[in-house]
Amino acid sequence: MLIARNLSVTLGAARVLHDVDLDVKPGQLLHLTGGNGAGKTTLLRVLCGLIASSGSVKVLGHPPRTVAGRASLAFVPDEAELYDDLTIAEHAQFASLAYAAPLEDLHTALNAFGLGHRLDQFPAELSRGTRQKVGLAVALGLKRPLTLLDEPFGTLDTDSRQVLRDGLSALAAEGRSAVLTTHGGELAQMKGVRQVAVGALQGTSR
Ligand SMILES: Nc1ncnc2c1ncn2[C@@H]1O[C@H](COP(=O)(O)OP(=O)(O)OP(=O)(O)O)[C@@H](O)[C@H]1O
Repeated sequence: MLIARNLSVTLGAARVLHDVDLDVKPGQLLHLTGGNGAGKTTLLRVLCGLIASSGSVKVLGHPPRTVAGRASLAFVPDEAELYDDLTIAEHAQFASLAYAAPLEDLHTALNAFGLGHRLDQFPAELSRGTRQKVGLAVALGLKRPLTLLDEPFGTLDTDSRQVLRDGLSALAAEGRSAVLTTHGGELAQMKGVRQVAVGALQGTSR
């Protein structure tokens, strides 16, 4: 599903990633761990093509900065990026059109997060956690082969955390994969989660 080789990134004066290799198989949920500043966010952003890196990343054989690569993945940062002038319903419509994904799947994901009665609201009218749920619902509803989530549990209440775990399990059961970060134990009880420390992926540590 995902094959990354020899990824190295320097940001400012900091060598953040050094010779990182990573493989994610179809149906695998990968929990990326590491302390503050370990490089988790940087690695996710390299995997989805937002940060340039040496080495190579292939999602289903495609580099992430290609049309085919972009079509194969979804990424939600730790604060979901929503469009100020689109309602929740319009976010679903836009994502459905942009990714040729069934609108019904997006609404199913929004309903799972309890957002079905808020479809006419704009991001500015939503709490931080609710905005995050919109971003996560859209990403899960798109059902891309690979879903990348940075600290997705951070602002979620208890029920929503379970909705997210259920959504991830459903993706994995259909052979899709996810890579996500969290500092908490939200994934501890989940079956089939592979845990990897960013530090253990670095060239000198392998
Ligand atoms: N734009 C930047 N310029 C310089 N250094 C940066 C930049 N962005 C990140 N860094 C540095 O890269 C390192 C890794 O940051 P990153 O955000 O990937 O860590 P993280 O593991 O996600 O941390 P956290 O758990 O705190 O979110 C840190 O030392 C950080 O200071």
